[in-house]
Amino acid sequence: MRSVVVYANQQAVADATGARLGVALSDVIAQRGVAHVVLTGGTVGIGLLASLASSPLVGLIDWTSVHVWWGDERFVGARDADRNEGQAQRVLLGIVPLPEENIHRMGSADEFPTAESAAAAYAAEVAAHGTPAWDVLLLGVGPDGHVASLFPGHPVYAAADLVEAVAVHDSPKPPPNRVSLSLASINRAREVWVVAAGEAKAAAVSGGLAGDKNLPVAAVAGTERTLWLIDASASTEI
Ligand SMILES: O=C1O[C@H](COP(=O)(O)O)[C@@H](O)[C@H](O)[C@H]1O
Repeated sequence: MRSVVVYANQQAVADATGARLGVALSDVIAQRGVAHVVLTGGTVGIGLLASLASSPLVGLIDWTSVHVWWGDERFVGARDADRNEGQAQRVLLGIVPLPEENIHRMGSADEFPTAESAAAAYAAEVAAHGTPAWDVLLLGVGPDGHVASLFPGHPVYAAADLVEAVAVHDSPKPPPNRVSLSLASINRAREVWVVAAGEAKAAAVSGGLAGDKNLPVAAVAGTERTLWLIDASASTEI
């Protein structure tokens, strides 16, 4: 099932999605005992975590039952400001009582010689946890229609279907070296939530919803539900 929800502006998308995530995590834990959430970087992706951190909902979640994963990561030094995990750590993960062993970071350039070795290690980490069907998987969208670090026309996007995680080089958006979940891994999620705000995302949103095969964002779907959580500016071309 696919639904599109349009909010007034970027902050409203972040606030509503942060609250939605808090409720979803509590529900999943009540139903299944453990929740696997996949985070995204980007403006809305980090904004919604900050919003959840300042919501009363944050205190209702049993964080010891939450496992946190990433859809993609920039393959740079561990302390680089570009790291998606560092940004998430600052706004939410470092504030809530989340056990360190439940935080599944993609490897940095300080720990691994190549993005390939970091991707292989991440695939092994996913396998070691039973290759979970992600309960909620968040995805930002680039103006070019990329999701995670799967970019339109990039050779890795076309080839990345049979593995869990891939190394990406020559990313059109800096930094050039990245690690990403594959489309197959993304589409194992029970719920995929695509978040986008701003006029720059309008073409990617309309192309994605129309099923433009050139756009990675058009190829993502949850097995139970796909939610597009966007603001009015990003919805102008639908
Ligand atoms: O590089 C990335 O970009 C996308 C979208 O970011 P945004 O700032 O345009 O919202 C993000 O989803 C991805 O995780 C990140 O690595």
